[in-house]
Amino acid sequence: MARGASETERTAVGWAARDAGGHLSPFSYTLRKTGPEDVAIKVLYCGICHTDIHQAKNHLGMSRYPMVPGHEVVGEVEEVGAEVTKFRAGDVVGVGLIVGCCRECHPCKSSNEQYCPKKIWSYNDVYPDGKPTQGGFSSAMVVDQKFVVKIPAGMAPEQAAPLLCAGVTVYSPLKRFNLAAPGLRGGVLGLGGVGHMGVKLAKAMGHHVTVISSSDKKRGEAVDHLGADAFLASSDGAAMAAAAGTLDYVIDTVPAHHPLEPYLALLGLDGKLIVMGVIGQPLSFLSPMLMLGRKSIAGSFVGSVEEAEETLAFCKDKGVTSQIEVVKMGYVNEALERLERNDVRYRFVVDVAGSNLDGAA
Ligand SMILES: NC(=O)C1=CN([C@@H]2O[C@H](COP(=O)(O)OP(=O)(O)OC[C@H]3O[C@@H](n4cnc5c(N)ncnc54)[C@H](OP(=O)(O)O)[C@@H]3O)[C@@H](O)[C@H]2O)C=CC1
Ligand SMILES: O=C/C=C/c1ccc(O)c(O)c1
Ligand SMILES: [Zn+2]
Ligand SMILES: [Zn+2]
Repeated sequence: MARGASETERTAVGWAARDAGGHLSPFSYTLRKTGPEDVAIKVLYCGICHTDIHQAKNHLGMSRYPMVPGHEVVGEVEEVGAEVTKFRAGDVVGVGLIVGCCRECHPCKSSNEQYCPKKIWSYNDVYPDGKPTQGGFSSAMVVDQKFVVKIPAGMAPEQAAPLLCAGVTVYSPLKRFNLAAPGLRGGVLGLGGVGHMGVKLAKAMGHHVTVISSSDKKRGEAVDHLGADAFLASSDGAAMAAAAGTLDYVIDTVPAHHPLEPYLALLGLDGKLIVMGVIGQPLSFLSPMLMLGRKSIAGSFVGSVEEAEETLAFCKDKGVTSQIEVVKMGYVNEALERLERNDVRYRFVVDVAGSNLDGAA
């Protein structure tokens, strides 16, 4: 199909969680008709982010079911609405965590639409008409063109998927907090999906990168395969003490409650601890840990559409790729379990179009 909105709602088959057990199974639902500004997408690949576990398992107490997760979506355009100018049928495109915003508030007007108070999440949310949003572990999505990006020519679609959340999530704060200049000394706490993109992007920006990990297990991989310059096991008190005051920033990707002080101690003057993990319990620190060094703790939430485009272009230009394990949808529950027990190097990507979505592996 090409330009011109189809007159009918179409059926999509996704894999949905039905309750906080978080087990995904086939689920059919209707997509809205392709509106004038809409892009109808056949999903090719979708990355699995730890947020998908938080949401499917209701870690934040705000989950709605049935829920089709997935927000690192790469697909092929099947049809575009009459007003769509950026895309045409056959384009390979990406969609991330956000699929709607008000377009009128300060964040929206300043290309920070991910901070719009009326933003619409790609799943576990509702459109203004009350229809639930559903994510990328599905045969298809219909998305407003504003929230769709082009995948650069020559970039493998499965490689691109993790850039749409993990990649932009580290690119955005490095840029916004003026931490993109070469020569900086950065730390990445937690070497998972977001963390490994942190190492790769920071290295491509010319930083000296230290991985801070919960054990020694990933030392070899971090240094030999990902190109980290140094590695600290957070359990090694002597090594942590020796590194005190040496870093300009730490990107903290830990998805569970943890102390902040060991990582604040690694920062030098004006250092920034950028908290990325979604943690439903209060984190704490002693105020002198910030004051004695003029340090700050900041948060950051994915990135804007513009920043997603920049991340893709930056990765293409610098030859940055994600390190992924591609799986079929029939394996998605095992993949979620393995992700939860820290057993993936470093992102699962589901081959959605190559899977039998009706249930077989
Ligand atoms: N702010 C935002 O916009 C975004 C937030 N997120 C959030 O960031 C977090 C990380 O996501 P993602 O990278 O996909 O997750 P992963 O599970 O892929 O990686 C997290 C890493 O943190 C470490 N870790 C895991 N559990 C613990 C623990 N209990 N204590 C200490 N360290 C731990 C592990 O690294 P190691 O083995 O090195 O210790 C692990 O590989 C999640 O909470 C996710 O929801 C994700 C994307 C965007
Ligand atoms: O994967 C991206 C999502 C990040 C996220 C940040 C904050 C929050 O409350 C979430 O539910 C998810
Ligand atoms: Zn994510
Ligand atoms: Zn807005």
